[in-house]
Amino acid sequence: MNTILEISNLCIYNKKEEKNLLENINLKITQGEMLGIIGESGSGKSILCKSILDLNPNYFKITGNIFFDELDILKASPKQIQQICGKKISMIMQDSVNAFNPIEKIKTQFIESLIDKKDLKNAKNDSCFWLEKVGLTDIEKVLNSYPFELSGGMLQRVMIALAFAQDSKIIIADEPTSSLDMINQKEILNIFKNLQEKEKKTVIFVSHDLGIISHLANNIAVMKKGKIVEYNDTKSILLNPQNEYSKYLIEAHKKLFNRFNECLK
Ligand SMILES: Nc1ncnc2c1ncn2[C@@H]1O[C@H](COP(=O)(O)OP(=O)(O)OP(=O)(O)O)[C@@H](O)[C@H]1O
Repeated sequence: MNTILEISNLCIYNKKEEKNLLENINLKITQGEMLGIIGESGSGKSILCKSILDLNPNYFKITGNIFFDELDILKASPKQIQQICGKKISMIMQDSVNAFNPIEKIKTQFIESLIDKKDLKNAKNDSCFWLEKVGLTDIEKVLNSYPFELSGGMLQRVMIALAFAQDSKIIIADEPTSSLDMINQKEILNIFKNLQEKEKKTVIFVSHDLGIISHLANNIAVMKKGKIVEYNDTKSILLNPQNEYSKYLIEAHKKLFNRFNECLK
């Protein structure tokens, strides 16, 4: 299997607070893999994802290597990063509200980020296709809205649709469904599952929810306090966890699930 992204010895140090945020992260992601990243709040999942597109603040000292298509992202120029961002690697952020330009209509932002790859007609068609696919209705109205005219859940779905429409080599999804209701969450998780199984899309999927991660991921990295404490294929982690924190996560999930089943009896 081809390695598409390789992270080695990645460390992040916050110079302002003189604090290590990530320590010695090593990950190898192959073409068509869905990597699930799980871990407690503040364990470093988001800054790890952001470092792949060099989106962290400049008061972070970042060392190590992140290789994508033979380019070391940590040594790349802003222009090289710009050529990758949204074109070869798409990112769905946790906080979609801040990811959109507040003074541009959704339509403009969609078309602008697709037009490098597709002609105008295809860009428009793809926008409509994916906006519908993520469960939005009245697509014309959505496209003609400014970000502040849409709810948080709608904006999140717009961002997910944009990442799918960009048709990039890797999608990084940082808790993409956390602001969505159950029905929309399920629809979107099904799209991720289909993209991975049928189109062999490479995805890095971050979630707090072990149920979601185990449903989607081929491999799982468990994070705690800025470190990867366990990294293995999904089956091995679920059936034979080695790390105490992984064991705790699995037990906690089982308890919740048992309680849910009890209630249904
Ligand atoms: N811009 C920033 N400036 C300073 N510290 C930051 C910044 N972003 C994140 N951190 C710190 O880095 C650590 C990891 O944060 P991160 O957001 O990656 O955690 P996370 O695992 O994604 O948490 P959550 O699940 O709650 O989203 C935390 O201690 C956080 O306070």
